[in-house]
Amino acid sequence: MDHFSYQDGELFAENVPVRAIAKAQGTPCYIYSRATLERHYRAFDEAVGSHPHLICYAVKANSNLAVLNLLARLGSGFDIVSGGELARVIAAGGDPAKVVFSGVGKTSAEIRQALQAGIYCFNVESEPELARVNAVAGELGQVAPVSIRINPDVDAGTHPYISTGLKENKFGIPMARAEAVYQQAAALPHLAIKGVDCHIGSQLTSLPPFIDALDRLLALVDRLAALGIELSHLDVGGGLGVPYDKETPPLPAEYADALRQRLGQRQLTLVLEPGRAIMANAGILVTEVEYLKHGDDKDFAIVDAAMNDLLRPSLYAAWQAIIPVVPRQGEPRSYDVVGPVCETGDFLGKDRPLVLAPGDLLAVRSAGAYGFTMASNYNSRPRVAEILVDGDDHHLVRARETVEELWRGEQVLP
Ligand SMILES: Cc1ncc(COP(=O)(O)O)c(C=O)c1O
Ligand SMILES: N[C@@H](CCCC[NH3+])C(=O)O
Repeated sequence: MDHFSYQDGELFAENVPVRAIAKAQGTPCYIYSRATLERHYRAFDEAVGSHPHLICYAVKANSNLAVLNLLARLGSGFDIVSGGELARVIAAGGDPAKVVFSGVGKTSAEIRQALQAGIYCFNVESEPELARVNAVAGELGQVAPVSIRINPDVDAGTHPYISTGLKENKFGIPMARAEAVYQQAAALPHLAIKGVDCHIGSQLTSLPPFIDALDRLLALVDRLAALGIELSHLDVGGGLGVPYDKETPPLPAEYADALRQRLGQRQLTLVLEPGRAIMANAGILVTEVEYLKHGDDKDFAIVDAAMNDLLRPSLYAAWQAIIPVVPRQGEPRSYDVVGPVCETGDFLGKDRPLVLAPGDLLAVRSAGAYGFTMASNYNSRPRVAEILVDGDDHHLVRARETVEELWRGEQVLP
Protein backbone atom coordinates (compact mmCIF):
# COMPACT_ATOMS: atom_id res chain seq x y z
CA MET A 1 0.00 0.00 0.00
CA ASP A 2 1.23 3.46 -0.73
CA HIS A 3 -0.29 6.91 -0.62
CA PHE A 4 -0.73 7.47 -4.36
CA SER A 5 -4.30 6.58 -5.31
CA TYR A 6 -7.17 7.61 -7.55
CA GLN A 7 -9.88 9.70 -5.93
CA ASP A 8 -12.72 11.32 -7.89
CA GLY A 9 -11.21 10.21 -11.20
CA GLU A 10 -7.70 11.57 -10.75
CA LEU A 11 -4.44 10.61 -9.09
CA PHE A 12 -3.72 11.96 -5.63
CA ALA A 13 -0.51 12.06 -3.64
CA GLU A 14 -1.82 11.71 -0.09
CA ASN A 15 -4.56 14.39 -0.04
CA VAL A 16 -3.22 16.50 -2.87
CA PRO A 17 -4.20 16.13 -6.55
CA VAL A 18 -1.08 15.36 -8.57
CA ARG A 19 -2.44 17.63 -11.28
CA ALA A 20 -2.32 20.61 -8.89
CA ILE A 21 1.30 19.90 -8.00
CA ALA A 22 2.28 19.59 -11.65
CA LYS A 23 0.53 22.86 -12.37
CA ALA A 24 2.30 24.65 -9.53
CA GLN A 25 5.77 23.15 -10.04
CA GLY A 26 5.86 22.17 -13.69
CA THR A 27 6.93 18.84 -15.17
CA PRO A 28 8.83 16.63 -15.06
CA CYS A 29 8.92 16.42 -11.27
CA TYR A 30 9.41 13.80 -8.61
CA ILE A 31 6.73 13.63 -5.92
CA TYR A 32 7.37 11.83 -2.64
CA SER A 33 4.91 10.89 0.08
CA ARG A 34 5.98 11.48 3.65
CA ALA A 35 3.36 9.06 4.99
CA THR A 36 4.58 6.24 2.76
CA LEU A 37 8.25 6.60 3.50
CA GLU A 38 7.61 6.87 7.22
CA ARG A 39 5.36 3.82 7.17
CA HIS A 40 8.02 1.82 5.38
CA TYR A 41 10.74 2.86 7.83
CA ARG A 42 8.52 1.95 10.78
CA ALA A 43 7.69 -1.41 9.20
CA PHE A 44 11.36 -2.35 9.40
CA ASP A 45 11.91 -0.84 12.81
CA GLU A 46 8.87 -2.53 14.35
CA ALA A 47 9.59 -5.83 12.62
CA VAL A 48 13.00 -6.13 14.23
CA GLY A 49 11.30 -5.01 17.43
CA SER A 50 13.04 -5.69 20.72
CA HIS A 51 16.16 -7.24 19.22
CA PRO A 52 19.01 -4.68 19.42
CA HIS A 53 19.19 -3.14 15.98
CA LEU A 54 20.10 -0.17 13.83
CA ILE A 55 18.40 0.60 10.55
CA CYS A 56 20.86 2.33 8.27
CA TYR A 57 18.82 3.62 5.33
CA ALA A 58 20.88 3.34 2.09
CA VAL A 59 21.34 6.98 1.09
CA LYS A 60 22.04 6.13 -2.55
CA ALA A 61 18.38 5.20 -3.05
CA ASN A 62 17.22 8.77 -2.45
CA SER A 63 19.46 11.40 -0.89
CA ASN A 64 17.10 14.36 -0.91
CA LEU A 65 17.81 16.35 2.27
CA ALA A 66 14.14 16.47 3.28
CA VAL A 67 13.89 12.69 2.93
CA LEU A 68 17.07 12.15 4.97
CA ASN A 69 15.82 14.60 7.58
CA LEU A 70 12.49 12.79 8.01
CA LEU A 71 14.29 9.48 8.41
CA ALA A 72 16.77 10.99 10.87
CA ARG A 73 13.85 12.30 12.93
CA LEU A 74 12.48 8.75 13.10
CA GLY A 75 15.81 7.59 14.49
CA SER A 76 17.23 6.09 11.32
CA GLY A 77 20.92 5.57 10.76
CA PHE A 78 22.42 5.74 7.28
CA ASP A 79 24.46 3.55 4.95
CA ILE A 80 26.74 5.79 2.89
CA VAL A 81 29.15 5.11 0.04
CA SER A 82 30.90 8.46 -0.37
CA GLY A 83 32.02 11.60 1.38
CA GLY A 84 29.26 13.40 -0.49
CA GLU A 85 26.62 11.16 1.07
CA LEU A 86 28.13 11.70 4.53
CA ALA A 87 27.98 15.46 4.02
CA ARG A 88 24.33 15.20 3.00
CA VAL A 89 23.46 13.08 6.04
CA ILE A 90 25.05 15.62 8.36
CA ALA A 91 23.45 18.56 6.52
CA ALA A 92 20.08 16.84 6.92
CA GLY A 93 20.50 16.44 10.68
CA GLY A 94 21.50 12.76 10.64
CA ASP A 95 23.61 11.37 13.46
CA PRO A 96 27.11 10.36 12.25
CA ALA A 97 27.28 7.90 15.15
CA LYS A 98 24.60 5.89 13.28
CA VAL A 99 26.42 5.84 9.93
CA VAL A 100 28.00 2.81 8.26
CA PHE A 101 30.35 3.46 5.36
CA SER A 102 30.27 0.89 2.54
CA GLY A 103 31.91 0.87 -0.89
CA VAL A 104 34.99 -0.61 -2.54
CA GLY A 105 36.84 2.62 -3.32
CA LYS A 106 37.00 4.78 -0.20
CA THR A 107 39.65 7.47 -0.64
CA SER A 108 41.96 8.57 2.18
CA ALA A 109 40.15 11.90 2.27
CA GLU A 110 36.78 10.17 2.67
CA ILE A 111 38.13 7.92 5.42
CA ARG A 112 39.50 10.99 7.23
CA GLN A 113 36.18 12.82 6.85
CA ALA A 114 34.29 9.81 8.28
CA LEU A 115 36.70 9.40 11.22
CA GLN A 116 36.46 13.08 12.05
CA ALA A 117 32.66 12.89 11.91
CA GLY A 118 32.72 9.88 14.26
CA ILE A 119 30.83 7.28 12.24
CA TYR A 120 29.54 4.01 13.69
CA CYS A 121 31.51 1.67 11.43
CA PHE A 122 33.46 1.22 8.21
CA ASN A 123 32.41 -1.77 6.11
CA VAL A 124 35.85 -2.65 4.79
CA GLU A 125 35.82 -4.29 1.38
CA SER A 126 39.47 -5.29 0.74
CA GLU A 127 42.79 -5.94 2.43
CA PRO A 128 44.44 -2.78 1.05
CA GLU A 129 41.49 -0.76 2.34
CA LEU A 130 42.01 -2.26 5.79
CA ALA A 131 45.61 -1.05 5.76
CA ARG A 132 44.51 2.38 4.55
CA VAL A 133 41.86 2.82 7.24
CA ASN A 134 44.44 1.83 9.86
CA ALA A 135 46.97 4.33 8.47
CA VAL A 136 44.53 7.25 8.28
CA ALA A 137 43.22 6.52 11.79
CA GLY A 138 46.83 6.45 13.00
CA GLU A 139 47.53 9.88 11.48
CA LEU A 140 44.52 11.26 13.32
CA GLY A 141 45.43 9.48 16.57
CA GLN A 142 42.14 7.60 16.42
CA VAL A 143 40.94 4.01 16.46
CA ALA A 144 38.63 3.21 13.53
CA PRO A 145 35.58 0.97 14.09
CA VAL A 146 35.54 -1.68 11.35
CA SER A 147 33.49 -4.57 10.00
CA ILE A 148 34.67 -6.76 7.19
CA ARG A 149 32.29 -7.04 4.25
CA ILE A 150 32.20 -10.69 3.32
CA ASN A 151 31.33 -11.85 -0.15
CA PRO A 152 29.39 -15.01 0.72
CA ASP A 153 29.15 -16.26 -2.88
CA VAL A 154 25.36 -16.47 -2.85
CA ASP A 155 23.25 -15.99 -5.97
CA ALA A 156 20.72 -13.26 -5.22
CA GLY A 157 18.71 -14.18 -8.31
CA THR A 158 18.45 -10.56 -9.41
CA HIS A 159 19.61 -8.50 -12.40
CA PRO A 160 23.35 -9.15 -12.99
CA TYR A 161 24.17 -5.43 -12.73
CA ILE A 162 22.78 -5.26 -9.19
CA SER A 163 23.92 -8.65 -7.92
CA THR A 164 26.83 -8.11 -5.52
CA GLY A 165 27.36 -11.30 -3.52
CA LEU A 166 28.89 -13.60 -6.11
CA LYS A 167 32.57 -14.48 -6.31
CA GLU A 168 32.93 -12.70 -9.62
CA ASN A 169 31.55 -9.42 -8.20
CA LYS A 170 33.93 -6.70 -7.02
CA PHE A 171 32.39 -6.44 -3.56
CA GLY A 172 33.68 -7.71 -0.23
CA ILE A 173 36.31 -10.21 0.82
CA PRO A 174 35.96 -13.88 -0.12
CA MET A 175 34.78 -16.09 2.73
CA ALA A 176 37.91 -18.21 2.32
CA ARG A 177 40.03 -15.19 3.36
CA ALA A 178 37.75 -14.04 6.17
CA GLU A 179 39.55 -15.44 9.23
CA ALA A 180 42.95 -14.33 7.95
CA VAL A 181 41.70 -10.81 7.32
CA TYR A 182 40.07 -10.56 10.76
CA GLN A 183 43.36 -11.68 12.30
CA GLN A 184 45.19 -9.00 10.31
CA ALA A 185 42.68 -6.43 11.53
CA ALA A 186 43.08 -7.58 15.12
CA ALA A 187 46.83 -7.02 14.86
CA LEU A 188 46.53 -3.46 13.53
CA PRO A 189 46.80 -0.83 16.28
CA HIS A 190 44.35 1.74 14.92
CA LEU A 191 41.43 -0.57 14.23
CA ALA A 192 38.68 -1.83 16.52
CA ILE A 193 36.81 -4.84 15.15
CA LYS A 194 33.08 -4.32 15.59
CA GLY A 195 31.21 -6.60 13.26
CA VAL A 196 30.71 -8.42 10.03
CA ASP A 197 28.82 -7.23 6.97
CA CYS A 198 27.43 -8.49 3.69
CA HIS A 199 25.12 -7.21 0.97
CA ILE A 200 24.30 -9.69 -1.76
CA GLY A 201 22.33 -7.55 -4.18
CA SER A 202 19.30 -5.42 -4.74
CA GLN A 203 15.66 -6.07 -5.65
CA LEU A 204 15.64 -9.57 -4.12
CA THR A 205 12.18 -11.07 -4.23
CA SER A 206 12.59 -14.17 -2.07
CA LEU A 207 14.01 -15.03 1.34
CA PRO A 208 16.32 -17.99 0.67
CA PRO A 209 19.32 -16.01 -0.64
CA PHE A 210 19.19 -13.72 2.43
CA ILE A 211 18.98 -16.71 4.77
CA ASP A 212 21.73 -18.54 2.96
CA ALA A 213 24.05 -15.53 3.27
CA LEU A 214 23.11 -15.00 6.92
CA ASP A 215 23.81 -18.64 7.79
CA ARG A 216 27.25 -18.36 6.22
CA LEU A 217 27.94 -15.19 8.20
CA LEU A 218 26.77 -16.75 11.46
CA ALA A 219 29.05 -19.73 10.93
CA LEU A 220 31.90 -17.26 10.45
CA VAL A 221 30.92 -15.41 13.65
CA ASP A 222 31.30 -18.72 15.53
CA ARG A 223 34.64 -19.52 13.92
CA LEU A 224 35.90 -16.03 14.81
CA ALA A 225 34.74 -16.43 18.42
CA ALA A 226 36.79 -19.64 18.59
CA LEU A 227 39.79 -17.55 17.52
CA GLY A 228 39.07 -15.06 20.31
CA ILE A 229 37.53 -12.42 18.00
CA GLU A 230 34.16 -11.36 19.38
CA LEU A 231 31.83 -9.26 17.24
CA SER A 232 29.16 -6.92 18.53
CA HIS A 233 27.09 -6.47 15.37
CA LEU A 234 26.03 -8.21 12.22
CA ASP A 235 25.13 -6.10 9.18
CA VAL A 236 22.98 -7.95 6.66
CA GLY A 237 22.98 -5.11 4.10
CA GLY A 238 19.91 -4.10 2.15
CA GLY A 239 18.36 -5.59 -0.95
CA LEU A 240 14.75 -6.37 -0.07
CA GLY A 241 12.78 -5.93 -3.30
CA VAL A 242 9.52 -4.15 -4.00
CA PRO A 243 6.58 -4.98 -6.28
CA TYR A 244 7.19 -3.01 -9.48
CA ASP A 245 4.91 -5.33 -11.43
CA LYS A 246 3.82 -8.80 -10.37
CA GLU A 247 6.75 -9.52 -8.06
CA THR A 248 5.77 -10.66 -4.56
CA PRO A 249 8.78 -9.91 -2.38
CA PRO A 250 8.57 -10.74 1.32
CA LEU A 251 7.22 -7.93 3.49
CA PRO A 252 9.69 -6.25 5.86
CA ALA A 253 8.00 -8.11 8.74
CA GLU A 254 8.52 -11.55 7.15
CA TYR A 255 12.07 -10.66 6.24
CA ALA A 256 12.95 -9.39 9.70
CA ASP A 257 11.24 -12.37 11.39
CA ALA A 258 13.31 -14.75 9.31
CA LEU A 259 16.52 -12.92 10.24
CA ARG A 260 15.62 -12.86 13.93
CA GLN A 261 14.84 -16.56 13.95
CA ARG A 262 18.23 -17.33 12.48
CA LEU A 263 19.98 -15.13 15.03
CA GLY A 264 18.31 -17.06 17.83
CA GLN A 265 19.68 -16.15 21.24
CA ARG A 266 22.75 -14.33 19.95
CA GLN A 267 22.82 -10.78 21.20
CA LEU A 268 24.55 -9.41 18.12
CA THR A 269 23.12 -6.03 17.17
CA LEU A 270 21.40 -6.43 13.82
CA VAL A 271 22.19 -3.73 11.26
CA LEU A 272 19.95 -3.44 8.18
CA GLU A 273 20.63 -1.22 5.15
CA PRO A 274 17.33 -1.00 3.25
CA GLY A 275 17.06 1.60 0.51
CA ARG A 276 14.60 0.63 -2.18
CA ALA A 277 12.09 -0.99 0.18
CA ILE A 278 11.74 2.32 2.03
CA MET A 279 11.72 4.74 -0.89
CA ALA A 280 10.71 3.14 -4.20
CA ASN A 281 6.97 3.16 -3.68
CA ALA A 282 7.11 6.45 -1.78
CA GLY A 283 7.69 8.33 -5.03
CA ILE A 284 6.43 8.95 -8.55
CA LEU A 285 7.85 10.79 -11.53
CA VAL A 286 5.28 13.01 -13.22
CA THR A 287 5.72 13.82 -16.87
CA GLU A 288 3.65 15.53 -19.56
CA VAL A 289 2.92 14.15 -23.02
CA GLU A 290 4.47 16.53 -25.54
CA TYR A 291 3.62 14.72 -28.78
CA LEU A 292 1.92 11.59 -29.99
CA LYS A 293 3.61 10.08 -32.99
CA HIS A 294 1.96 7.30 -34.92
CA GLY A 295 4.48 5.31 -36.97
CA ASP A 296 3.86 2.35 -39.27
CA ASP A 297 4.85 -0.18 -36.63
CA LYS A 298 4.75 1.76 -33.42
CA ASP A 299 2.91 4.44 -31.57
CA PHE A 300 5.10 6.73 -29.52
CA ALA A 301 4.13 8.95 -26.63
CA ILE A 302 6.92 11.50 -26.47
CA VAL A 303 7.01 12.87 -22.94
CA ASP A 304 9.06 15.59 -21.25
CA ALA A 305 10.94 13.16 -18.93
CA ALA A 306 13.79 11.05 -20.25
CA MET A 307 16.47 8.54 -19.40
CA ASN A 308 18.53 11.29 -17.77
CA ASP A 309 15.68 11.79 -15.27
CA LEU A 310 14.91 8.09 -14.70
CA LEU A 311 17.62 5.73 -15.89
CA ARG A 312 16.35 2.38 -14.62
CA PRO A 313 14.32 1.39 -17.71
CA SER A 314 17.27 2.13 -20.03
CA LEU A 315 19.99 0.70 -17.82
CA TYR A 316 18.37 -2.50 -16.55
CA ALA A 317 15.39 -2.84 -18.88
CA ALA A 318 13.48 -2.26 -15.64
CA TRP A 319 9.68 -2.19 -15.80
CA GLN A 320 7.85 0.51 -13.88
CA ALA A 321 4.13 1.15 -14.09
CA ILE A 322 3.08 4.21 -16.11
CA ILE A 323 -0.40 5.48 -15.31
CA PRO A 324 -2.45 8.47 -16.40
CA VAL A 325 -2.88 11.22 -13.82
CA VAL A 326 -6.41 11.84 -15.13
CA PRO A 327 -7.59 8.69 -16.93
CA ARG A 328 -9.56 9.18 -20.15
CA GLN A 329 -12.29 7.05 -21.64
CA GLY A 330 -11.56 5.40 -24.97
CA GLU A 331 -9.85 2.57 -26.75
CA PRO A 332 -6.24 2.15 -25.51
CA ARG A 333 -3.37 2.10 -27.99
CA SER A 334 -0.06 0.46 -27.30
CA TYR A 335 2.54 3.19 -26.79
CA ASP A 336 6.25 3.26 -26.31
CA VAL A 337 6.66 6.05 -23.77
CA VAL A 338 9.87 7.79 -24.78
CA GLY A 339 11.79 10.93 -23.86
CA PRO A 340 13.45 13.67 -25.90
CA VAL A 341 17.01 12.34 -25.45
CA CYS A 342 18.86 11.35 -28.61
CA GLU A 343 19.27 7.66 -27.82
CA THR A 344 17.12 4.76 -28.95
CA GLY A 345 17.54 3.43 -25.41
CA ASP A 346 15.72 6.50 -24.08
CA PHE A 347 12.41 5.07 -22.97
CA LEU A 348 10.41 4.96 -19.77
CA GLY A 349 8.23 2.07 -20.86
CA LYS A 350 7.40 0.01 -23.93
CA ASP A 351 4.10 -1.31 -25.27
CA ARG A 352 1.94 0.38 -22.66
CA PRO A 353 -1.80 0.36 -23.31
CA LEU A 354 -2.90 3.96 -22.77
CA VAL A 355 -5.56 6.40 -23.89
CA LEU A 356 -3.68 9.66 -24.45
CA ALA A 357 -3.84 13.15 -25.85
CA PRO A 358 -1.02 15.69 -26.02
CA GLY A 359 -0.78 17.64 -22.77
CA ASP A 360 -1.84 14.68 -20.62
CA LEU A 361 0.08 13.94 -17.46
CA LEU A 362 1.53 10.51 -16.77
CA ALA A 363 2.97 9.17 -13.52
CA VAL A 364 5.78 6.63 -13.48
CA ARG A 365 5.28 4.69 -10.29
CA SER A 366 7.83 3.25 -7.85
CA ALA A 367 10.23 6.04 -8.77
CA GLY A 368 11.20 7.16 -5.27
CA ALA A 369 14.34 4.99 -5.16
CA TYR A 370 17.18 5.16 -7.69
CA GLY A 371 15.24 7.79 -9.61
CA PHE A 372 16.51 11.29 -8.90
CA THR A 373 19.78 9.97 -7.44
CA MET A 374 20.71 8.39 -10.78
CA ALA A 375 19.68 11.43 -12.81
CA SER A 376 22.22 13.22 -14.98
CA ASN A 377 22.45 16.32 -17.13
CA TYR A 378 22.81 14.35 -20.36
CA ASN A 379 21.70 16.38 -23.39
CA SER A 380 22.17 19.45 -21.12
CA ARG A 381 18.88 18.75 -19.45
CA PRO A 382 18.52 20.40 -16.01
CA ARG A 383 17.65 18.04 -13.20
CA VAL A 384 13.99 18.18 -12.26
CA ALA A 385 12.21 19.44 -9.13
CA GLU A 386 11.49 17.23 -6.12
CA ILE A 387 8.33 17.76 -4.10
CA LEU A 388 7.39 16.22 -0.79
CA VAL A 389 3.73 15.78 0.04
CA ASP A 390 2.71 15.84 3.67
CA GLY A 391 -1.03 15.26 4.12
CA ASP A 392 -2.79 18.27 2.64
CA ASP A 393 0.42 20.17 1.90
CA HIS A 394 3.15 19.91 -0.66
CA HIS A 395 6.62 21.37 -0.37
CA LEU A 396 9.21 22.03 -3.03
CA VAL A 397 12.20 20.27 -1.45
CA ARG A 398 14.55 20.76 -4.37
CA ALA A 399 14.01 23.32 -7.08
CA ARG A 400 14.38 22.46 -10.74
CA GLU A 401 17.92 23.26 -11.92
CA THR A 402 18.37 26.25 -14.19
CA VAL A 403 20.33 25.90 -17.41
CA GLU A 404 22.88 28.41 -16.09
CA GLU A 405 23.61 26.09 -13.18
CA LEU A 406 24.68 23.49 -15.70
CA TRP A 407 27.82 25.43 -16.63
CA ARG A 408 28.76 26.66 -13.15
CA GLY A 409 32.55 26.40 -12.83
CA GLU A 410 33.16 25.95 -16.56
CA GLN A 411 35.31 28.46 -18.40
CA VAL A 412 36.40 29.19 -21.92
CA LEU A 413 40.09 29.83 -22.55
CA PRO A 414 41.15 33.49 -22.27
C1 LIG B 1 26.21 -1.85 0.49
C2 LIG B 1 24.79 -1.60 0.15
N1 LIG B 1 23.91 -1.50 1.14
C3 LIG B 1 22.61 -1.26 0.89
C4 LIG B 1 22.14 -1.12 -0.39
C5 LIG B 1 20.68 -0.84 -0.59
O1 LIG B 1 20.08 -1.79 -1.33
P1 LIG B 1 18.51 -1.75 -1.57
O2 LIG B 1 18.15 -0.44 -2.10
O3 LIG B 1 18.31 -2.83 -2.54
O4 LIG B 1 17.87 -2.04 -0.26
C6 LIG B 1 23.02 -1.24 -1.46
C7 LIG B 1 22.55 -1.19 -2.86
O5 LIG B 1 22.27 -2.24 -3.43
C8 LIG B 1 24.40 -1.47 -1.18
O6 LIG B 1 25.28 -1.55 -2.17
N1 LIG C 1 20.48 1.41 -8.99
C1 LIG C 1 19.87 0.11 -8.86
C2 LIG C 1 20.14 -0.55 -7.58
C3 LIG C 1 21.58 -0.64 -7.28
C4 LIG C 1 21.78 -0.71 -5.87
C5 LIG C 1 23.08 -0.17 -5.46
N2 LIG C 1 23.91 -1.12 -4.77
C6 LIG C 1 18.42 0.17 -9.28
O1 LIG C 1 17.98 1.18 -9.70
O2 LIG C 1 17.71 -0.78 -9.23
